Amino acid sequence: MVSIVVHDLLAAGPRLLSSDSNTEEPVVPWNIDTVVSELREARGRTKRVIQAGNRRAPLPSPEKLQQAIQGIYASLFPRHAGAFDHSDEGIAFFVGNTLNAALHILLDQVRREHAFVDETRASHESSLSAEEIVTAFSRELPQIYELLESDIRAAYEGDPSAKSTEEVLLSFPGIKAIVHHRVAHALHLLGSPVVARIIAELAHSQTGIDIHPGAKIGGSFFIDHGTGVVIGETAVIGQRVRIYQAVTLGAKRFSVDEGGALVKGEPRHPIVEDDVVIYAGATILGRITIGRGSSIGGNIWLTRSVPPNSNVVQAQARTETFDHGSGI
Ligand SMILES: CC(=O)OC[C@H](N)C(=O)O
Repeated sequence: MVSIVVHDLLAAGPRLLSSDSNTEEPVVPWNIDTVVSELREARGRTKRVIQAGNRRAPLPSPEKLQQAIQGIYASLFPRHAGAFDHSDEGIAFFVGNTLNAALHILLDQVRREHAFVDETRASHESSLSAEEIVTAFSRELPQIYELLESDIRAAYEGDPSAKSTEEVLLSFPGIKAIVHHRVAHALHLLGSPVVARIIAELAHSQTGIDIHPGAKIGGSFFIDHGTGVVIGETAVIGQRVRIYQAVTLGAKRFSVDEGGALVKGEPRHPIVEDDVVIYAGATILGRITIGRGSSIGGNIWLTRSVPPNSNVVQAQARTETFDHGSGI
């Protein structure tokens, strides 16, 4: 291993140095052996649930799950995903091939999750095998498709800027987020919560919309714009709910057990009943209920339940002078 002093490295600029111009072997300025051994020591110093050396099975892969979700999307919406033969046979052929490939990837990822859970000796949330989970998931696809069709209609009917349902499906971030969510939620319930969480995070990173796979969301759901939306694990959302960017359906406090450890999975996020609209930036916290038909205004901070048909609005803004910074 060649070691190079820092001033040599700086003098070289962005080029990698070669200590011997006759040799073809690429020379790197860092000392990889040192970094590898220091990283190993750092891993040894940290307290981990899994001891180094115990882990054998490969972990679930976000890249593979991205491929799986693309295949699932293509199977649900073949025309939008590039199927070129639109005859019944052509679509069936496209869907069969695409879905089969996607389900195989998914199966491998669910197996990886189960192997990883077994290694950590945590209890499985589900008694189903990976094969049973993916098979059951495949049978839920028609129902997921119908829910997504209702979401696409809700976006088209709820947004004057939407000129067609094709535009909605191909370009709206709220639709991308709910496609991922409905797939992730099914896998979460069937017993693959880590795979589900990775799928949710793929949508989060692509859209800025963070929906935990545990959240229960009814049909005709529309998130407009979406950036900064957060929907927590135990949130329950009814039918025909519309929300705007930067809305949070979050927890207010975390319970702890006698040992001071956080209690996991406790209901702690809001219940939003049917036909509610929540405008941009509203923060709704705790296991409270927003009654059906309510409107929650922008930037509201809400930690108490409101009855059906409430209109919750912010205190009125006042005018101020901005001379010499006053009022800021
Ligand atoms: C959305 C939210 O409340 O996040 C806080 C924490 N992650 C939880 O699940 O409670």
